[in-house]
Amino acid sequence: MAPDIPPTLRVRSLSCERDGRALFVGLSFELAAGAALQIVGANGAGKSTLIRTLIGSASDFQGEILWGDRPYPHSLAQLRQSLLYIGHNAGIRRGLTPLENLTWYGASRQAALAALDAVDLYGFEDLPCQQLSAGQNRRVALARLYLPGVPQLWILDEPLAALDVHGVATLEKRMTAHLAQGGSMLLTSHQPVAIEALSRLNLSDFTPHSYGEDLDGPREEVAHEY
Ligand SMILES: Nc1ncnc2c1ncn2[C@@H]1O[C@H](COP(=O)(O)OP(=O)(O)OP(=O)(O)O)[C@@H](O)[C@H]1O
Repeated sequence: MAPDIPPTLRVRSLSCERDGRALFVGLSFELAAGAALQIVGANGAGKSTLIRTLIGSASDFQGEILWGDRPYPHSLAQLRQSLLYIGHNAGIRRGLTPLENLTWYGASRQAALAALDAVDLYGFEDLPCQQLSAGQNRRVALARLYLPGVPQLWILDEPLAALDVHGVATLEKRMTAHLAQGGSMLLTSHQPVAIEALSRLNLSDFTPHSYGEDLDGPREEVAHEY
C-alpha cells in the first residue's frame, strides 16, 4: 500500500480587510508536503492576520482555503490535528518553568528535557520563564519542534525573533530536517531564512495601492461565518 501523502494547504484568491481597509487582495498559493513558504512584507501588511486566518482563528475573509480537498471551515478540525502553531507571543506561560511549559503541551519529562537540551536550555529547565530572557523564552516555545510526534504542518509567526546567530542556525537545521521528512512549513520573518527549499511570498505585493479601498463585491454574500 502506498504511504499516506499528507494534505496540501491551498489558498485561492484570499482577501482580508480590517477596519474597512483592505490588507491584501487576491492571494493564492499552495503548500504541499516537503514545501516551505516564507511570508514577508512591510509592518502592517497583514502577515499575522494571514496566519490567524490560516489557523482558523479569524473567519472574516474572502476567497477559499482548503486543507486537502475540503474547504474551511469544514476541514479545520482535521487541519488542527496536523498543525503545530507558534504565534508571535510564543505561547509561553511565564509563571511556569520551561519544563512545566512543555509538559503542559503533553510531553513526558524525559522528552521535554531532551527538547530543552536541543535548544540549549539545559540547566534552565526549572527556572520560571519570567526570569528568562526574550531569546530564551523564544527557545522554550521552539523546543516544541523537538518533541516526539511533532505535527506535519508548522505555522510559525516570527520564529526567529530574539534569537541569536547560533539559535537561528539551530532552528534552520531543525526546519530543514522537518522538510526532508515530508513536513511542511509556513513562517513569517523579517530576516532572511537560510533554507534551500524555501519559497518567498511578499504580502505587500498584494496590498491595494489606495488605503481605505474596499474589497470587491458585497461582503455579506461571501464572508465566511464560523
Ligand atoms: N482585530 C483587528 N482589528 C482591527 N485592526 C486589526 C486587527 N488585526 C489586525 N489589524 C490591523 O491590520 C493590519 C495588519 O496587522 P498584522 O498584525 O497582520 O500585520 P503584520 O504584517 O503582521 O505586521 P508586523 O510586521 O508589524 O508584525 C494592522 O494595521 C493592524 O492594525
